[in-house]
Amino acid sequence: MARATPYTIYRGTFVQLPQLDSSSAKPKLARTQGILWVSSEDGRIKGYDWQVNDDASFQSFLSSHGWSEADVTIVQSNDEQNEFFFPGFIDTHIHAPQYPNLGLFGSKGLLDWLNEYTFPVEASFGSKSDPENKDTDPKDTPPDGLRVYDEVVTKTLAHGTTCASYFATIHVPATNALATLCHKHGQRAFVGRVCMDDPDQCPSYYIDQSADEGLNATIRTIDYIQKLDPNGTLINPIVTPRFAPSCSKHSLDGLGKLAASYDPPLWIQTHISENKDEVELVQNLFPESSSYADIYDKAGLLTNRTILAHGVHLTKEEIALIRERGSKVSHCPASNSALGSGLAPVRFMLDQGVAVGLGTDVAGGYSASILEVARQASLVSRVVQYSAEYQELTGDKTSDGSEKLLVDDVLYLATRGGAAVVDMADDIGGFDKGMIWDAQLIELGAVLKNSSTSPLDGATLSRRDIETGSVSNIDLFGNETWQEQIEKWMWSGDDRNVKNVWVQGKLVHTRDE
Ligand SMILES: Nc1nc2[nH]cnc2c(=O)[nH]1
Ligand SMILES: [Zn+2]
Repeated sequence: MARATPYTIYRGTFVQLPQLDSSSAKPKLARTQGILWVSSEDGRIKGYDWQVNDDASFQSFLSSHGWSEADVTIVQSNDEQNEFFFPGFIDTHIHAPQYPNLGLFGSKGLLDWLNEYTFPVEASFGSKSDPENKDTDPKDTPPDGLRVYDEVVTKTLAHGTTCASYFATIHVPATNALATLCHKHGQRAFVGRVCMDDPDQCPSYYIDQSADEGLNATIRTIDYIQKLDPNGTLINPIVTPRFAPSCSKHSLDGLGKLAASYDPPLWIQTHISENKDEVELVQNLFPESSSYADIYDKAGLLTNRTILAHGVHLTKEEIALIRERGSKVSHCPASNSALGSGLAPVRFMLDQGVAVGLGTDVAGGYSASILEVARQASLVSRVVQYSAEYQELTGDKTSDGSEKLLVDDVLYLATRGGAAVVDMADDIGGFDKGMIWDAQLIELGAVLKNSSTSPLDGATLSRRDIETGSVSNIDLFGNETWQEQIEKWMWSGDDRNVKNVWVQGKLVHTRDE
């Protein structure tokens, strides 16, 4: 009888961004062809061999392990369709309950948008889940009303997002249901119950009854998530003060202490310095603090497991403080442009030693795709030099172009950068030995002549098509290097290119054919 192997062997083309020694170093795409094997037990990469790239060497590899093809699972990328394995994307900042508002950001900026669009949709998750606000059992099926959460998780997986850091709402049952759904669909996730208790800043219909009630409710979601996934293999709780303006000092202090009371300390996420009106409001609300970052620091919220979303208008001193504390920044360029928040100084932060990843910030951002955010990051970086604020921050009036984030840079932020931001740089974001197999199989497609078979707009041809002259406009497409193909994917790819997705070595998404 065939012996089932404890490994899945991935065979074909692999593209990734090798790990950099420092955040200011320049990433460079790397492509290898061969095999990589993953343990079915823990979903980790046990080894790879880039010499094994033909049938004969594959057969001798198998026999050297005492395996035959019949007793191993083989997943192969198809060269003729320009397929390759790529690390899964990491969305370091996304609001699951705002998903129904995708594309609605009005014209008046962050603070109005929160009141007009965001708080109403989030508040509705109170009635969508258990109306009695009872805690659910981890084994319970989420209530029907939480179809939105089901949709967010399946949609982000379909876009290749293998790991996401979610803001939920203030509601315990709905937050717990989001964690259950991530677990059920197999997406790696950090799930945070949003804390907001300042009655002067939060709407009366959507607010924690007190700082202590908010803390207790947060503890209930942490307990639930730690019961759901006791080892934190896939799902982890994350302490989530919404942002300084919506929290009392008592609440911020309590949440800092709460995160620190766990061993190891819990992850923390919040917003910082997204919008100029917000920064001014913070100065008025916390006159005793020297800066926005200082408020979080004094509350013990700036740790090496803290994700700070946006950071558009941070000062040099704040960036230095964030670096010193080892806190990370989630860059959300689609949202920053959509809400008119500004242009984040990403290259400057990287050069100062701050780890940066990408966030969709659904639904300040209009898309649940990290690939879309990657191109927005590149676009914003190409114009940031014209901003007086950037020039003042960097003292660099004549740009040398180094602030531009090119394809390799933004794909690094989408994978390795994100991994550092969620404090999992040794585990995810690449294909190093010992890392977890969180990956996607990308198909660029082969033919231009029949667009329905090419999931890449603008098409990428296989060399075979060119050689056989089977298309008429060879001059326009098809002579790309592999790097140029990746470039085309970054600029015009989408979920149609994502054929399969794995998390922790498990297949969690297959594209509908
Ligand atoms: N983009 C964004 N910024 C915020 N600041 C406080 N809350 C939010 C939110 O929901 N979205
Ligand atoms: Zn946000």
